[in-house]
Amino acid sequence: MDKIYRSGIGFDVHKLVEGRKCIIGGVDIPYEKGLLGHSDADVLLHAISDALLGAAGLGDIGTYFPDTDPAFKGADSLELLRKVGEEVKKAGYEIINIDSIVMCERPKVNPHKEQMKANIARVLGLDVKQIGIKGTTTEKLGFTGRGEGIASQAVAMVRSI
Ligand SMILES: Nc1ccn([C@@H]2O[C@H](COP(=O)(O)O)[C@@H](O)[C@H]2O)c(=O)n1
Ligand SMILES: C[C@@]1(CO)OP(=O)(O)OP(=O)(O)OC[C@H]1O
Repeated sequence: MDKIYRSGIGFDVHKLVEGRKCIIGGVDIPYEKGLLGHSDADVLLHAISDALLGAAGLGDIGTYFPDTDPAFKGADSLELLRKVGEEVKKAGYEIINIDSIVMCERPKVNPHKEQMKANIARVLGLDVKQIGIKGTTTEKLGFTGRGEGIASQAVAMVRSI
């Protein structure tokens, strides 16, 4: 039977505040502020999770892990992403590739990219070559430019098994 190819898109934003860890792509990045959220607030993994769920026609991250459920308070988003990968497989799809972008002036993403890719590849059972991560500033414009929060966007492509 012919394979079905589908793409998905994800976007997320978390606020930067004092007294929280700055976890992005499963890496605890040393930074003066951290990301606020019900979970560990890993903005990149949330965008990737939504892209994968969208590609597989499964809805969104909040449907699977409601931010009103105490079970997900402080949750490790790598573990949430692992579950997303399992749902994608259960729905009959394999992941072809993921591409993503993290938008902030600081912290710099480049020094941590390889570790982020390794983390994502591990929980999804992928090769690191199937994962793209880019950092960009927004040229000091908007809430990301003022350092009030970090935004992330991701796309994913899946193929029927
Ligand atoms: N948080 C970030 C932002 C940017 N980078 C790297 O710097 C390059 C230039 O960024 P511009 O927004 O000025 O185009 C970008 O291509 C990344 O390589 C980063 O690592 N982390
Ligand atoms: C990850 C979840 C888990 O409750 O919570 P948050 O850390 O608040 O993240 P967000 O991207 O705002 O919402 C998705 C939720 O599923």
